[in-house]
Amino acid sequence: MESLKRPAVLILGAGAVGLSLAGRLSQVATVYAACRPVHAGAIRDRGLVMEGVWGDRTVGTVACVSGPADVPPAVDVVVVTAKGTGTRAICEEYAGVIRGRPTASLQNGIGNEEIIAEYTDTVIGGTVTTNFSVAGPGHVRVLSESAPMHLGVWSGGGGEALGRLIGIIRSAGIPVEADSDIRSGKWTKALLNIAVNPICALLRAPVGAAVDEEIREIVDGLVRETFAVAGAEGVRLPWATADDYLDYLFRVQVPDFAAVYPSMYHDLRQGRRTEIDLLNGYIAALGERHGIATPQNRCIAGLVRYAEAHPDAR
Ligand SMILES: NC(=O)C1=CN([C@@H]2O[C@H](COP(=O)(O)OP(=O)(O)OC[C@H]3O[C@@H](n4cnc5c(N)ncnc54)[C@H](O)[C@@H]3O)[C@@H](O)[C@H]2O)C=CC1
Ligand SMILES: CC(C)(CO)C(=O)C(=O)O
Repeated sequence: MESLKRPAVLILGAGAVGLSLAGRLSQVATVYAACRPVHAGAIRDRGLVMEGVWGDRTVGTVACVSGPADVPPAVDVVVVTAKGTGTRAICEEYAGVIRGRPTASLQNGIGNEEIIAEYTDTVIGGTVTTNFSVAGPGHVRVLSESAPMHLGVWSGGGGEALGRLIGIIRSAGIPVEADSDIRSGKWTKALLNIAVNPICALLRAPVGAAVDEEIREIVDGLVRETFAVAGAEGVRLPWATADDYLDYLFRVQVPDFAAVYPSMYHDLRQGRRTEIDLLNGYIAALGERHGIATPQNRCIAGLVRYAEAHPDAR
């Protein structure tokens, strides 16, 4: 007989993505969210406020946790939604909770799953191609969605855990697909972030800025270099050539996100370290290892690092 127990999900690093996910999943699961005190206080006082394409509602059932001691043993699955710059720290903090539990990443960039795999046997890789932002304490906005979430087994015999997690997410009404090659899936999603995140962060512009003729030329270069490096790494992307992806980027993704600001924009504005080293910086470093020139990615990564370090440049 099927268990009627309500699944329990722990979200680690709940900000724009994690709180939005917590709000939706709490319709079908018991949700614990490890978030900062400013969010936890507001959520305890008046619930989590959500607006946008995932629905306008105030959710009173998200339980905020401030450390591993607050997490009950009933948790079935962990989802990491901290920025990639904080993956190791949050895994260290919650190591006792993660150990032995299936743990998924919905983060951008390359390298997070590898870190999580140091803490548990069963890792689920994931991508989310939706725009989320924090509007205030315990208040999130979900502004546009371009593709279903992708989830796939990264390591360990996670087939059953993957099926359960997909079931929870789908029953909450979030579009989600199983991905049989999630390593390529992460690169596929990273293409979009490599193409638009640093440009929008540096220019303080929404994603639609990419259609400007001069900006488009830079985007072209970033994507072509990434394709060359992906080829050398043996990553199979869903597009045969950089031109095929650029066509999809400008026909589908840029229009879908034209009016919104990517996550790196918010990081720079708020003086936080960005995920540049998991995106363009990663491509530049890998390019060097393979003897592939990546001047555009190197250049944009350098500009972002400069802006991170100089408040007057952001
Ligand atoms: N914002 C977006 O539209 C999208 C973001 N992503 C990716 O999802 C990930 C999360 O992005 P966002 O939600 O935008 O970032 P965010 O910065 O809004 O949220 C992360 C939250 O985790 C918190 N956090 C980090 N370490 C913590 C700890 N030890 N304890 C408690 N809280 C902790 C941070 O303070 C922050 O509030 C990133 O990898 C991002 O690139 C992916 C798709 C879309
Ligand atoms: C898809 C996009 C651009 C949505 O905001 C994103 O992944 C990000 O902001 O990092």
